[in-house]
Amino acid sequence: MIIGVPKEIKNNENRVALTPAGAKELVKRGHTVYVQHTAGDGSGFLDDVYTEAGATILPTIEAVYEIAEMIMKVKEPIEAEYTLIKEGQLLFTYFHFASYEPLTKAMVASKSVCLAYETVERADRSLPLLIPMSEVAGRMAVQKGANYLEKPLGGRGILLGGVPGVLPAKVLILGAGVVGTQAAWMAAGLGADVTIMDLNLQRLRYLADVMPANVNTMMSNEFNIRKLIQNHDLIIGAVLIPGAKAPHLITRDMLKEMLPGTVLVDVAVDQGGCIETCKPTTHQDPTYVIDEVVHYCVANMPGAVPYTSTLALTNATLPYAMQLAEKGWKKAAQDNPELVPGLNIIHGDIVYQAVAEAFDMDYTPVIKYLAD
Ligand SMILES: NC(=O)C1=CN([C@@H]2O[C@H](COP(=O)(O)OP(=O)(O)OC[C@H]3O[C@@H](n4cnc5c(N)ncnc54)[C@H](O)[C@@H]3O)[C@@H](O)[C@H]2O)C=CC1
Ligand SMILES: CC(=O)C(=O)O
Ligand SMILES: [Mg+2]
Repeated sequence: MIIGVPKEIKNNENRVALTPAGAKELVKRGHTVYVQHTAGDGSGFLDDVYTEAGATILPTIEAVYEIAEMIMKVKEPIEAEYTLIKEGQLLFTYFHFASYEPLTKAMVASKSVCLAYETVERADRSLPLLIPMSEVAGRMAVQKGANYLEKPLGGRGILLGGVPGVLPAKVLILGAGVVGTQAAWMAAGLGADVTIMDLNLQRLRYLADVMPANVNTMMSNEFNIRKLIQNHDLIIGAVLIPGAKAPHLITRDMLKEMLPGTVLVDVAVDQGGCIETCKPTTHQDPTYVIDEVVHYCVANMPGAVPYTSTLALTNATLPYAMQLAEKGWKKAAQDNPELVPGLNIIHGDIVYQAVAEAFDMDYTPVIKYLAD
């Protein structure tokens, strides 16, 4: 198969979808890999290293889209890329369709095949291509939150771990999945007083067993959230309903109940955000303030730590990319059920129900494309 790796063009997105090591594995199996000039620079992988691995460097993004049967990316295509996508081309990347209707409509119109990292799913319901970036973002959420709690950055001016004789900050985490758990470890390690909420009691039981004593668990419901937001300094949004728009657990009216200088980090922003007042921001301009509450809503948090993130992401994606390159998307999905829920849009049909529902668009069961 001919594989193309364009340079990411989202703001401060320094990750790349394939490392030279990954390119070498694909080339060894007889595939052809084209990488856009400087695509790996941000992650520390220079053109020469890709060339040594057997890939070919192309000068422009247009050239990569023109030649490739499968495009491997990190973030969703942005508007400038929409017209480069070809009918029948396989796009293997994060899409987060439910949060952005124009992208969904553009990909339907492109008649490409959109296989979304974030909805590839194992039999145990885990999301193997989301996990590594959720691990990064969960850890970063606490670093960022601690930073924005500083007074000059708009926060309350409270140190996360306190000091002897002064109480630590209170951290509330909504969602006890991968992001939430990683955030809880980091916040607890820094000495904060942490509460983590989820709807899944089994998950809370597990965390209560393994977390340190400064992490408490609590059932997620509106009553409990309204109570805790009144005295928590850092609130991290980390809920997910796979493929769907995130539910708004913190509504506009709740902001006035919070302490001035409270910091909200809505990691779930890529699925629309679980805080009503959340709108996507960039690493260049990451925060804004409403009702004296600081909002941090960067949709590509891992893009700021590309050394860690590119390696973590490609460790997870490469085995699936190999299957897609070897067999094509249809046979690969027929052979590996984990890939089936990754299929979101095929040749103009939305084949992932939650995406169709998000925009009241037509849904086509994916079986239409997988039956022989
Ligand atoms: N902004 C960024 O750069 C990044 C964002 N993310 C996003 O972070 C979000 C969370 O991802 P993961 O932790 O991997 O998902 P996950 O599936 O591991 O965890 C989500 C948790 O939310 C819980 N949940 C669902 N509804 C809830 C409710 N009403 N109240 C409380 N908990 C609820 C689920 O039970 C589950 O435990 C996703 O939207 C993901 O795309 C992930 C990586 C980077
Ligand atoms: C998951 C995601 O959106 C990211 O890593 O940017
Ligand atoms: Mg207030």
